[in-house]
Amino acid sequence: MPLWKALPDGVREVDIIIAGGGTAGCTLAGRLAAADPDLSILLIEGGRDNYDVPSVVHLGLMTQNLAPQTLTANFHKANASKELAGREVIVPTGGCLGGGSSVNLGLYTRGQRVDYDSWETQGWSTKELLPYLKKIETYHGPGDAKDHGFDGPIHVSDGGFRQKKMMDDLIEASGATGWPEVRDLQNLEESSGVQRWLRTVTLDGRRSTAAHGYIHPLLRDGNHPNLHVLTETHVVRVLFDENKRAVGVEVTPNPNFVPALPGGTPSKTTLRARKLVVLSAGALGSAPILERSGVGNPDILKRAGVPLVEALPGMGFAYQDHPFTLNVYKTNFAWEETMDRFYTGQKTVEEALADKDEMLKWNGVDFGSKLRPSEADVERMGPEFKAFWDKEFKDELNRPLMFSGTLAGFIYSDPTVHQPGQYHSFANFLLYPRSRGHVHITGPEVSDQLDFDTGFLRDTVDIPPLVWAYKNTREIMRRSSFYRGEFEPTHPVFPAGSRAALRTLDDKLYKSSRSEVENIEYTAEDDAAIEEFLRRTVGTTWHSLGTCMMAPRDEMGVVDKDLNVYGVTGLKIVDLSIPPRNIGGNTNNTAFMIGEKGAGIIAGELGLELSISGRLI
Ligand SMILES: Cc1cc2nc3c(=O)[nH]c(=O)nc-3n(C[C@H](O)[C@H](O)[C@H](O)COP(=O)(O)OP(=O)(O)OC[C@H]3O[C@@H](n4cnc5c(N)ncnc54)[C@H](O)[C@@H]3O)c2cc1C
Repeated sequence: MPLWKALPDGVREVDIIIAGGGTAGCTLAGRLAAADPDLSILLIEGGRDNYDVPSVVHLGLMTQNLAPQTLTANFHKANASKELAGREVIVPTGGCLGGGSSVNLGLYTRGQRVDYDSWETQGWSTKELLPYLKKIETYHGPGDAKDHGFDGPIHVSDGGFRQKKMMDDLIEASGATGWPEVRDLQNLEESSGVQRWLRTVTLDGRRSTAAHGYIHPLLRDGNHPNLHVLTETHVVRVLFDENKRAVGVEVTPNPNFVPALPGGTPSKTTLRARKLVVLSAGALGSAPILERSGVGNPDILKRAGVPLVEALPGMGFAYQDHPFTLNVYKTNFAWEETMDRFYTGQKTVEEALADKDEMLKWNGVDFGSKLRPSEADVERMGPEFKAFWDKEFKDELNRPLMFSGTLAGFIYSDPTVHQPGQYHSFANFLLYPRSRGHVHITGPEVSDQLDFDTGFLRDTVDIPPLVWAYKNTREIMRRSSFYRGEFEPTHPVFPAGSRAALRTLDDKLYKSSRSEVENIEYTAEDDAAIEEFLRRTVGTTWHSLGTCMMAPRDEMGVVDKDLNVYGVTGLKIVDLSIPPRNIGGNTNNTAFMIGEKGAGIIAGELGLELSISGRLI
């Protein structure tokens, strides 16, 4: 089984090296290795194997991947930001085989038709990408068969577990607020409504990661000695020959996995690629590798002490994510009805596994939505936002503004504020923020701190929609029959006497009929309190993208339509670094699609036939 932690001599030179074994990297490596058993592929992943890691295979344990001591995620500390009350936001990304697909919340969310069309790149229209979107999945959800795939490596289902009572209740509550249920919000066309959300899990509730779908079957079937996976190893930089052709990479052991034994500093090794080097290290990984290799903005490289190979000013520029905000509500749920036993550590992993706890199959997210505001709501959001709306959204009915969804429990970073009880959290993230950040190196080594700026809330046009989302989701929650008030530490501090004041309700005070609930009226001071809360709390949706844009070179582009890095040869980028514009949903599906499309492009260049079927082997 060619999964290595240290490479034997025979595989120090291969046909294709792929740097980064995350969602897109695994997809690409699996497809190419399966297409031609004579094509040798080396996939290099900085983190560990993911095959039987409990927090990976059981979605219910997902928050464990975000604990600081975990070895399944990478944590990127952003610069302190005055727009975020001086905070240094931490942005985690996947840090083991499978990347984000191994550690994420598992929400199955596709982009919108308008998204890929808006990239305005030949070969990347939604119509041309639909076959790749279908190849990814074995879909077990509702909707029209023409929109989905049924034989791909990644399973999409409800995993055999839902909290139906809670989900039905929220769907009725959102209906009473004016948001209808849509059967399939993931058909690329629907853009406003709520859905019984699906996840990337098998029917029996095991997480369907990119590695479990595209890599492990090949490593285990005995027919693919051409696929090599090197884990626990960092790619430092790409090596070029005198003609600026990528000929290999320099790697070094990931210090998190090096035992403290006698010996010197771990060495750097050169691995060679005969045909191609591909970077798939994600939006916070690929741009730094390229800058360490001498490709990027000359001033930034000079400051970092890296000799210039090719000037590309767009490198690391235009970082995007989806700014995320969350509010926790009190409920009258019983202990066994929420995820709080996992979220707050009341039940150990060992106990959950020994009990075969059904909630291990769950991510707590049964209710989600993509929402467009009414014109009256847009007016209320002020002239600056209205001008943005009129330009980008008004006539583009396919473009939603906000994702809103619930998590069945207490999701909050500060455990000390927790009080006994059962909770429910409402999350909102803005789908097309106008703010941009950046990521750059400050030195030549992987260990050098990144200059990372999320850009969150820098552009004031991003504030009114998040204020709107807070009010909107509070109204939905107030109409659910389990709502018993707001959990204060996770809500704005409204001025004394405000009609928007937070409340705690006991069963007697709760109004049993949804129609009795009247919308809260917010004053300008209340809106200011919500904005202050946003600046104190907004963080990442873990959807980093856009740092190596697929765009014309003179428009800050880094790769062309075939994912070639401008100005050098033999080097492509295949991951979420390349989207030039954001997408209307969670990003993992788009990363899979980029992996599939990248495989199609490379196979075409190598003269290989890729089947249109999703079957891997
Ligand atoms: C906590 C979390 C929750 C999320 N929830 C969802 C969700 O519910 N639904 C959804 O659709 N999306 C979700 N996402 C986002 C989604 O998982 C990512 O957008 C997606 O994984 C990005 O794919 P990628 O291939 O571009 O990069 P990644 O999947 O991040 O893969 C990059 C890989 O490269 C490796 N790497 C980086 N640098 C190096 C180096 N120098 N050398 C070697 N290896 C390196 C990393 O370890 C990583 O494994 C979530 C992400 C996270 C982190």
